[in-house]
Amino acid sequence: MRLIIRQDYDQVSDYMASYIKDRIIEFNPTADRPFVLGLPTGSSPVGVYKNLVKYHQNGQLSFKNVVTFNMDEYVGLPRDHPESYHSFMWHHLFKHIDILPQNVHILDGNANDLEEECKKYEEKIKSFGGIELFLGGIGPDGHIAFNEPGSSLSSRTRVKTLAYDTILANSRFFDGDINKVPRMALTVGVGTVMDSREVAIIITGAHKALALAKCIEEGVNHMWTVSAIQLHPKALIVCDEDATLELHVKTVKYFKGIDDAIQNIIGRENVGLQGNYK
Ligand SMILES: N[C@@H]1[C@@H](O)[C@H](O)[C@@H](COP(=O)(O)O)O[C@@H]1O
Repeated sequence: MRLIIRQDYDQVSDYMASYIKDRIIEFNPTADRPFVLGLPTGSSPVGVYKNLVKYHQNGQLSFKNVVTFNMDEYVGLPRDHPESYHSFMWHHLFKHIDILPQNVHILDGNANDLEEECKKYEEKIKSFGGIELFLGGIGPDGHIAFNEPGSSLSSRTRVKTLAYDTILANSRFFDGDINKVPRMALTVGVGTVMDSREVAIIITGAHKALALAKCIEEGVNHMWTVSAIQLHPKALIVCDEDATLELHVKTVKYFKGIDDAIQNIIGRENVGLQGNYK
């Protein structure tokens, strides 16, 4: 696993967006062999999406042959509700790029049969040969997608009841009113994320410092579901300085040392190539 530490949210976003751009370009996707990208919502990826939109607008990146699968969606929230993850994704990314609408996949939290919807989602991912790169954020309790503490680390896409902490954290999007936050969501499982060929996680802010420490300095633990990435052969975390507050100095120095060494080998401008270094 690699940990990349950058000064702040903007630098984290620049790094991650550039990394994803280079990954897509290197892959050289075609209609028959699309790049399959897993995507999150939340405040963590907003800066990344802004950069991806810029890359597209200045002609550096096309999404014509990119297929996306979003991580999760609330249950029972109308699709056009401003806080649905459908609305979020179209607002922040999809409407600004050349992705084909049929290549966008987001779970339907209003499906008549939610379990069937989850099953179909897993099948759809398989039909594309799996996910090439899953981008993610985490909750302050270390959850990935909506895999709340205690979720099985081999879980698949399913219906989840949200933890109180998550309802509280997400109430900021619902006028600060916890009663307006949906109680359930559909989410890909930890196993679904871990099956992707690469996992890239954004962690920023002091409120996520404990989760980062649990994720990389302690063992794999279902109470901090993102810690499952320790078992992934190709995992990347990009965090800001604030998120490192609970890490040992030794850990920070170790990862910064590796980052410096790689930068010296390949040159600062080729961040994307770093995907070849673990
Ligand atoms: N289901 C989402 C997660 O996928 C996301 O990572 C988390 C953190 O959100 P933020 O990036 O706003 O801190 O929020 C929600 O719980």
